[in-house]
Amino acid sequence: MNVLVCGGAGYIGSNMTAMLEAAGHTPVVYDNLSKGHREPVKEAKFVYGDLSDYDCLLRTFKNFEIEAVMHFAAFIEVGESVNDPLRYYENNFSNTRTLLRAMETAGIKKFVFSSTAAVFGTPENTPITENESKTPINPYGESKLAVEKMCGFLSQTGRLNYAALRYFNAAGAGRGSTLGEDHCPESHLIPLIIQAAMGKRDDIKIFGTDYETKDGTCIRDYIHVEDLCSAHLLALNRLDETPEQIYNLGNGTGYSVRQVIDAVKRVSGRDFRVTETSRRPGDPPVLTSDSTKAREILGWKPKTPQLEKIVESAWKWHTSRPDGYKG
Ligand SMILES: NC(=O)c1ccc[n+]([C@@H]2O[C@H](COP(=O)([O-])OP(=O)(O)OC[C@H]3O[C@@H](n4cnc5c(N)ncnc54)[C@H](O)[C@@H]3O)[C@@H](O)[C@H]2O)c1
Ligand SMILES: O=c1ccn([C@@H]2O[C@H](COP(=O)(O)OP(=O)(O)O[C@H]3O[C@H](CO)[C@H](O)[C@H](O)[C@H]3O)[C@@H](O)[C@H]2O)c(=O)[nH]1
Repeated sequence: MNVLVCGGAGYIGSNMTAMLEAAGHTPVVYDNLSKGHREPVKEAKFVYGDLSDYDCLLRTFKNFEIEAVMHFAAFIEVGESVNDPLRYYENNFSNTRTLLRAMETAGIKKFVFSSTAAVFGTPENTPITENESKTPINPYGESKLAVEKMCGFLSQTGRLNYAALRYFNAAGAGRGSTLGEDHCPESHLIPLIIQAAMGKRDDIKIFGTDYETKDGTCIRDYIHVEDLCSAHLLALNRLDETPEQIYNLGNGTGYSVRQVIDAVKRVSGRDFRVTETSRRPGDPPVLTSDSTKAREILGWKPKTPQLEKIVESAWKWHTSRPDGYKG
């Protein structure tokens, strides 16, 4: 299949591009490089374009005979979304509406969308099933939920077959640890701890030690980036028979911030300063996924569920490219 990968130059999209190629598909990366990098997808077909550019999208669909779209392009900073909600509604919601309109015009029905655990806000029950109530607590989560709903309504018209995949905490590096995380600014826990272990920052700050969890720090469900990508392939293959698919994607095991720090210490063999600070606004205490649905319906089975292995792949990536893709 010829698959347009919107946001394909980013962290998860570049891993998806590599996996699509390996599976015999033809990915076409569509990215404005506002956050992503050309290098990890330098071998792939590439269109430098913005999601808001309807004409460019239509031209791209035609030129590359696109049959399906995987959509990773978005802004991803929860804190930034609180300070500048419109930026998130514009890029994550309005620009996705433009993309869907262009797909509708071109008659392309297959769509796989990057959603997030942030649609659940602070859940009442964990692990979280797909049916948990959706009450996002920040504009980032709300912008993603709005897209999910838009897809739902569109699919009822018969003009869209879609999968919304709600990732929990994407982590690790793919393709033999050569495709890793290089966000600027970096806000994700594992790369920040690794930077502390590498001496690139003075310390790692724990945001909150007074949560009602086993050690007082937040608990998250870390999922290897390649395991996320494999779920996309499985969902893509089912779009003809199942026009509406929604899955939570995680390993189901929660690790506290302290446990992740300990894992990085073990994997790296290095010690570094850990500073306890106050809570980061908008952080739910526990987010873990019940991914039974993806396992049963898609036959999805994560290959790298162990936190230590996930951290190991990230450590290899960061130490082999200390300056990221620029280095
Ligand atoms: N990283 C995580 O833990 C996580 C968790 C849940 C959901 N997600 C979702 O997964 C997707 C990918 O996340 P990521 O970590 O790879 O982010 P990323 O920032 O590395 O990648 C996003 C890519 O989209 C591109 N982009 C952004 N706006 C664009 C626009 N208007 N036009 C064209 N290209 C544009 C950027 O240049 C970048 O290459 C996002 O939609 C994010 O919300 C990520
Ligand atoms: O320097 C840091 C950075 C993070 N944390 C803590 O580590 C945990 C994980 O934080 P991340 O920023 O790595 O990830 P989030 O769980 O906040 O966010 C992730 O999951 C969200 C869904 O809830 C969104 O999808 C988002 O894009 C994705 O990165 C949180 O408890 C956070 O408070 C720290 O203690 N110190």
